[in-house]
Amino acid sequence: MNSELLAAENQALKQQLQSLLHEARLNEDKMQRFERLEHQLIAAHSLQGLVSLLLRAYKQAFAIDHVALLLLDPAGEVDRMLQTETGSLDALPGLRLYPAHSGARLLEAAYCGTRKPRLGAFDAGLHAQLFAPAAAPDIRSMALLPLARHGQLIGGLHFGSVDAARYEAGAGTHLLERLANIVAVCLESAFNQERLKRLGLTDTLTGVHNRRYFEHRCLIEIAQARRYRHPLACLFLDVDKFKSINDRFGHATGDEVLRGIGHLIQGQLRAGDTIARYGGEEFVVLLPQTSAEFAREIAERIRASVAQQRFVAAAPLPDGSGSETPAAAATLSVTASLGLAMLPSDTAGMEASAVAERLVAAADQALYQAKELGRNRVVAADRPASTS
Ligand SMILES: Nc1nc2c(ncn2[C@@H]2O[C@H](COP(=O)(O)OP(=O)(O)OP(=O)(O)O)[C@@H](O)[C@H]2O)c(=O)[nH]1
Repeated sequence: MNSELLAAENQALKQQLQSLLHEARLNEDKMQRFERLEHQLIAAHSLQGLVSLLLRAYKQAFAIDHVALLLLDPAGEVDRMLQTETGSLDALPGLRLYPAHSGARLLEAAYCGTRKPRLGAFDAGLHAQLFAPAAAPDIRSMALLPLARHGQLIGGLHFGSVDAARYEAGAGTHLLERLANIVAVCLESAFNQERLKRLGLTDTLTGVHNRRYFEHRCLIEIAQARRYRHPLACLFLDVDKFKSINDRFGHATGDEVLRGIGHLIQGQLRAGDTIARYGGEEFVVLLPQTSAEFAREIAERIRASVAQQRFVAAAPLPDGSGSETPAAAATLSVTASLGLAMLPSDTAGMEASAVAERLVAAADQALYQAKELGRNRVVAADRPASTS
């Protein structure tokens, strides 16, 4: 072999070595990015934080064209958790919740019954539903990661690429499998965290939110209303002469009435409204993006629905006749008084907590007037909650 040939071979070997080193560096870099994101996933503080991390951070860190997260949600629980946190699922494009068994069937078919990641060509006829409708026309190859806990599918994380060669069938899936396992564990843990949070923020008697939740939500709603200059209405409702209901029909009936009233109020509200039991026989409602006139209308509807409702006493009343036949179940009606206050517009520079205090105090004061004026009525604070 002459020296020229040797030099050329050496040069080729050097280039090979360079490209191997380059690949190793890329892999190392990829590994580091992967591990950084893994740590972020594990550290996510909320379900919403975790979902947006999956949808946004992965997309960015690995330059993935389309990321979709599908979660099976047969009881609508995940939907409620995310609505409570974010107000709307629109804030999480790329997330789809499947309320019915059809979701499980769709995913099982896409994964061909396995729980291993599947890489390969994208076929619009088979896979379009696994991504957002707007993404499907662009996708040429995809990686489908089944998410399962204890062998049960909980959803899927799907990556789509405009490059047909990015996710080739038969390519290694070790990292993706590891990612799917971590995501599934993080999701399950986030669901449990949310369940625990909800337990701490729900009134156990009526099932509506409790005062703690209201106080937290009120600050969020005030911040939103100030930022976007939307009106925000606050209603306070107190059951009239509730003590006499307890006295006449018993505490269990009183409890039933409170549950029923919580339900009636909820029936008059929209998805973004907040209802909470403030304490005792008092409920509070927040109506974002609602004018004073409309808030009054809603308050009036709530008042009327309570007054029209017939509640059944928990136990038949003694009929005093001495007869052996049980007395018919007693029904009773109750009324409620409501106070309404609007968020003032001139709160610049004030702490949200101070604004919340004023708003609540104004609604409570209006409620007091409704009681003074004879109960079973709605009174609006004559001007927005004063900031002085
Ligand atoms: N059954 C039941 N009663 C409750 C609960 N929490 C508070 N109460 C009762 O609610 C009653 C509230 O009575 P008051 O504050 O005197 O007012 P009221 O009788 O509703 O009269 P007005 O508000 O002036 O119309 C008290 O008797 C409390 O014991 C509860 O969780 N269950």
